[in-house]
Amino acid sequence: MKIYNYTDLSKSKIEELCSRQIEDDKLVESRVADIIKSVKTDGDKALFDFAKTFDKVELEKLFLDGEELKTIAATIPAEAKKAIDIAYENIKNFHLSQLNKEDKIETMPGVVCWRESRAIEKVGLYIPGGTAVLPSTFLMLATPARIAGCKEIIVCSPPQSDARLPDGQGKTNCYLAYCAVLLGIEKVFLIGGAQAVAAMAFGTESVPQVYKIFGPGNRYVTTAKTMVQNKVAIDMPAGPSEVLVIADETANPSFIAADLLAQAEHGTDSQAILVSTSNHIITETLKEIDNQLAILPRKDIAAKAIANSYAVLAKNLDEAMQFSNEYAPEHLILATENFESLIPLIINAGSVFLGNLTPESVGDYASGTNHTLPTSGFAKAYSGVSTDAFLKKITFQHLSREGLNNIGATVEILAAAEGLEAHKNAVSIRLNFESED
Ligand SMILES: NC(=O)c1ccc[n+]([C@@H]2O[C@H](COP(=O)([O-])OP(=O)(O)OC[C@H]3O[C@@H](n4cnc5c(N)ncnc54)[C@H](O)[C@@H]3O)[C@@H](O)[C@H]2O)c1
Ligand SMILES: N[C@H](CO)Cc1c[nH]c[nH+]1
Ligand SMILES: [Zn+2]
Repeated sequence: MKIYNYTDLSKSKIEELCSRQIEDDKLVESRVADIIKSVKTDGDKALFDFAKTFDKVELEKLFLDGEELKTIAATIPAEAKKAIDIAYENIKNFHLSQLNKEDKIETMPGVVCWRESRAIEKVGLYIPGGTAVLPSTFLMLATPARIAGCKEIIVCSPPQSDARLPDGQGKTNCYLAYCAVLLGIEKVFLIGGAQAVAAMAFGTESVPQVYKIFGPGNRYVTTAKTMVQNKVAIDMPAGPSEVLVIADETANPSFIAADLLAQAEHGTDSQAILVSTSNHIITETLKEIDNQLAILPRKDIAAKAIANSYAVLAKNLDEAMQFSNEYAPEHLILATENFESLIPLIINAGSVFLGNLTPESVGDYASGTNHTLPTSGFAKAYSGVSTDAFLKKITFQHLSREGLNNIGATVEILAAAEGLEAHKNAVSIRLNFESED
């Protein structure tokens, strides 16, 4: 892992470090464009073919139905079932707390405005399943979708080869199947990658077209989501995982190393960044990373991600926060004694973990916050998934005669200023109308 001195970093070098430029996006973009085109042209046939090409799975059918999901879910170990139930309760309670009734506002006497929420009727949820199947993402997406009241919830997740599944599980794992049963999802499409995004964006013979696609994924998934935005809404670019740890001299190097490795093990293109005011903490953390890496089952993946990552030595916590805000991490961990004082300085981050006892893993699975979060710097403009993301806010206004008399001239003048006479007339005609009553 390279170590940089913040004071030595030029503006362009900081921009380069924050760009996360790891692999050639052009190659991914051209491949994804071809995949989208094939799905649009060949529909289901393309989905069967891509399952074979990319997932090495020969599918008889593109989905698992409710009965099949129940059968697979029944094989879940009791302890895992209980853990999913607990995580679900926390996620549900936190996302329920986001629902808020809004009051009507009388902007001027006789002019009343308000907003009402309506659920997006058809949503598509993508559950990653390449290097790891993520049933936790199922909870993160389907729970707010249910709370919002979405009528049609389409779920896609890559088919799993039998090699990856204990006996008797067909094409997905019991944890994901149990989440489907828990959330009342009666069909899971066994489709992954860019092709899943294309299928939900354009529809195929089997996959219904949706109005908004949610969910994290690798570069193929995220590039595809970005590419179909002229056809369907998306939640945000939620690509390869990132964590940035800000550590002062009170931090524990073994905790920091564990947090960096937790995100590094997601994929070779994960980012695990350490920004510290203490050179000693950086040195000790790097030693700890080596110790912990050695015993990780996914050490090859994590090692590559660590090699693509870096540490920054900052003169003080202000410099550390400046770098973090420029990087705009998906996950920000404040491993500092006085983290409260840093909270107001946070401008750009997806989700924040405070203090030495709050590992990022708790947000990944069960604290209640949503782990579908903006990456690649998009935390500068996007929030993570929330219940609101599944709702549309429709605005309403009503004028009484008093309201029309109060606001009419203002609107006539503005319409005239824009040379839009018909706009002006729509008000004048009402102002001049003498009703019989
Ligand atoms: N930002 C977030 O909120 C968030 C949350 C969870 C996970 N993640 C990230 O999601 C990603 C999950 O990635 P994953 O790969 O494990 O699963 P994935 O489901 O995102 O992607 C797997 C699919 O990619 C396709 N694919 C694989 N290689 C391909 C190739 N060469 N060309 C075309 N398509 C190909 C296959 O169809 C496969 O089914 C990780 O990077 C993880 O860090 C992000
Ligand atoms: N850290 C991931 C988001 O980048 C979420 C996750 C799911 N399972 C484990 N981790
Ligand atoms: Zn994670």
